[in-house]
Amino acid sequence: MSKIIGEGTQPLICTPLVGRNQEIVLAELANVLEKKPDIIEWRADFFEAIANTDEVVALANTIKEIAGDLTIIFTIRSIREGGQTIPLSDSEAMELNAAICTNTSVEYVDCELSNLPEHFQQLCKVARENSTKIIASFHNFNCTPSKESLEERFTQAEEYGADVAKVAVMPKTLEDVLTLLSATLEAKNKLKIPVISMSMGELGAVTRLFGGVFGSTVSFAVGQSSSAPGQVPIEDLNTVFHIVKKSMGM
Ligand SMILES: O=C1C[C@@](O)(C(=O)O)C[C@@H](O)[C@@H]1O
Repeated sequence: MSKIIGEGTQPLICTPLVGRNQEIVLAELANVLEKKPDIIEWRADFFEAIANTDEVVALANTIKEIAGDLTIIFTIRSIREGGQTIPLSDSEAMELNAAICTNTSVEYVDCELSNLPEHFQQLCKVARENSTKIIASFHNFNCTPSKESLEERFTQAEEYGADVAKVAVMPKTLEDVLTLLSATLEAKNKLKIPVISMSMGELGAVTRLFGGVFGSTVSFAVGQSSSAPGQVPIEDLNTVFHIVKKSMGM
């Protein structure tokens, strides 16, 4: 059975695939499977053939088939939120997300909150009809907005009808890291849907290791390649999660 985000006491470990073609993606997949993550995120914005819907759908199905019981997240990260430059407009990217919901058994599709609300809600509708879940995400690679602003992003995700709310921001100080953790705890207590959060970069790495204590349900870790600054190797996360479980019971 594939794991569901928000279930269980420990955060799930997700590792990204960032290959630019099928051969590289599948080689990465074979490599990361040995490290036994809970979730694989396919960052399709790195994929050169992203404009070819049939090719993307076929590769998503192959990843799912090879990954077996592992949960899959399909993500097109936009350039404005730290992703790659892609030859698709926002609405074309949404159509591709919808095609993934309709034509694959990928469990989760990531959708940025910065999309038009009507596009976001249309995708949620298609996702629901196909039993796919939507992760509503917000990223800021430059700074950490105020705690109130982060809380608004979490709340907005729930209001938009997403199944999971995710916030990733860049700290400049340790106070920023605390802001992210504090907003995460608040959201965990307030929201009905699970939350994922991280403070990026070296300063924020502590949130990838201990964010679960404050309510984050997934930690993104390096299997083969990193998809954002500050991600730690899966092996290190396993060690830390083991210690947290032993000492805190979670
Ligand atoms: O949203 C996220 C989180 C992330 O940016 C990180 O900081 O680990 C990595 C991305 O691949 C993923 O889609």
